Amino acid sequence: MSTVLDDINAGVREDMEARKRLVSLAELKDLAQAAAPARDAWAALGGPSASRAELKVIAEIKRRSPSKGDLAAIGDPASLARQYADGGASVISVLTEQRRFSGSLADLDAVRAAVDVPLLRKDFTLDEYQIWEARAHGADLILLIVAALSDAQLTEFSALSRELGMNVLVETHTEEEIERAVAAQARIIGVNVRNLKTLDVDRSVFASLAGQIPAGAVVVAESGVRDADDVTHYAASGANAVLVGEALVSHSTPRERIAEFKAAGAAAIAARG
Ligand SMILES: O=C(O)c1ccccc1NCC(=O)[C@H](O)[C@H](O)COP(=O)(O)O
Repeated sequence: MSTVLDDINAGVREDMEARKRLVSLAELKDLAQAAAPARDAWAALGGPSASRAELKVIAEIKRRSPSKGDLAAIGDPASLARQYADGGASVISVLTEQRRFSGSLADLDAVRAAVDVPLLRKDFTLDEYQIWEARAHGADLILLIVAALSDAQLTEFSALSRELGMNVLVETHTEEEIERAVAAQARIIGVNVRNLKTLDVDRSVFASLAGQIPAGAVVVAESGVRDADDVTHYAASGANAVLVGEALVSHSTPRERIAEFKAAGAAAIAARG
């Protein structure tokens, strides 16, 4: 029986094949090579250990989702991105998947033109074409979901991203997936607490898995942040960063919300010593 992830990936492949007919890989490579150099998302997320006293926020631009349906209309993603940057987001995540999340590469272009912070192209990466595409459209970081990829793809896609100057957020859900991420030499590792089979969010999963991630990696808690208490929970359990979508796009003052999350996270990190 196919899973939600299988269904999403099938649509992603179809849409990508359509884009390939419009822009060849050779053309994309030229565009990527002409793009301004990638920003250092690893440093922005506190990669060097000296800057880990802060809780970093990856603020997501997300219109809809398979689990919740419509979240926010977001007519002007550039304006939302500026609010995120003003609030102190370290990275802005732009969901570019069209069918389930109503995102697009045009969103990525608009956000790139509006802010200077590193950008995550948040999509279901299945093919090197998407990595060249991410770079050509100004992304600095891409997402690789361990559950969707073979070990060979994880290694190959990570290497290509590095060659293009980008970093990789490697997303995991289980201890076995963390082992695979580590074997692929991931240094920014996310634990997504949204189960990709049921779409249920279980925040306790983060605390049970974060300790398996080796020291030195940036640990990102993904999904399920509703308020500052959730940020405190993730930071107290070992998160260096949180990736937040719904709680920001559905809030009237996302800038203040990010500042509040950062303060809660810094306090929890200080308390954990
Ligand atoms: O959000 C979903 O429903 C979803 C379903 C299937 C695959 C991925 C999905 N979301 C992608 C994400 O990882 C989240 O957008 C991200 O972690 C932010 O989550 P949240 O703060 O809970 O909106």
